[in-house]
Amino acid sequence: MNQHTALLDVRDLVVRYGAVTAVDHVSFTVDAGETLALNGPSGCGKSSTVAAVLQLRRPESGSVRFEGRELTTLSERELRPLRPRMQPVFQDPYGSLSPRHRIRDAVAEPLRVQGRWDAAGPARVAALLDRVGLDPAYGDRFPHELSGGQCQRAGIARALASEPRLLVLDEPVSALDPSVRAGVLNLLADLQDDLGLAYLFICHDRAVVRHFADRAVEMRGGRLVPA
Ligand SMILES: Nc1ncnc2c1ncn2[C@@H]1O[C@H](COP(=O)(O)OP(=O)(O)OP(=O)(O)O)[C@@H](O)[C@H]1O
Repeated sequence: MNQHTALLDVRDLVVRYGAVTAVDHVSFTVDAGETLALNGPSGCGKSSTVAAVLQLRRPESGSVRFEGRELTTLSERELRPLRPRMQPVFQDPYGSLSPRHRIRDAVAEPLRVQGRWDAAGPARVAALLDRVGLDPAYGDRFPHELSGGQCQRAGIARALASEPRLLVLDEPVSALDPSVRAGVLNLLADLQDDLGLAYLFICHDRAVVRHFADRAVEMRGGRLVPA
């Protein structure tokens, strides 16, 4: 008998917007500690897949099992304690941080919301900023006072504050200056080694996929095709 349980197991996922089928019976798995790349041209359904995996948009049908639990049948209330364990990092580094909050508060927010804020909170935030290669003094700044690469690092620190097991990386370096992309990808690789994180890595750049991913699947017109 096969005892293996994937961290994320997506089966026959279907996402529709009215008459448009954006994701058409897509199945894949991501194991603990591995990187699966989901690759494909614009409009093929990558973001819709991400939204359904994160249960930001409920799929039409299909199954999303995370840590052995079926997410599609859970209520919003039942999902709440599981959400910290699967964190998104989006393409637009400024979009994932509120422009009105200092970086320190953005990184602290998950700790506060999850009831984990205590006297050690400020040191925890400083350690998270340091871990992503940002001088903790940057905690005083607002997102617009950081470069795109620094802002993406801050977004990663915020995601790490939730102590996730899976990061859903939706084109995390595509909006960045080519000169800083490698630094952010190296950071993600280091974090994976240190923390055993799994990555679902959405990317349209085949060279990056080849370099960064353990496995890759390719999407066309809402379906998976051989990579
Ligand atoms: N909210 C929506 N309403 C209607 N159609 C949508 C909506 N979101 C996406 N679509 C359609 O679903 C299909 C898949 O879009 P999706 O954004 O998931 O693809 P993608 O591969 O992520 O593209 P991109 O890389 O450009 O973001 C496209 O045909 C798109 O036009």
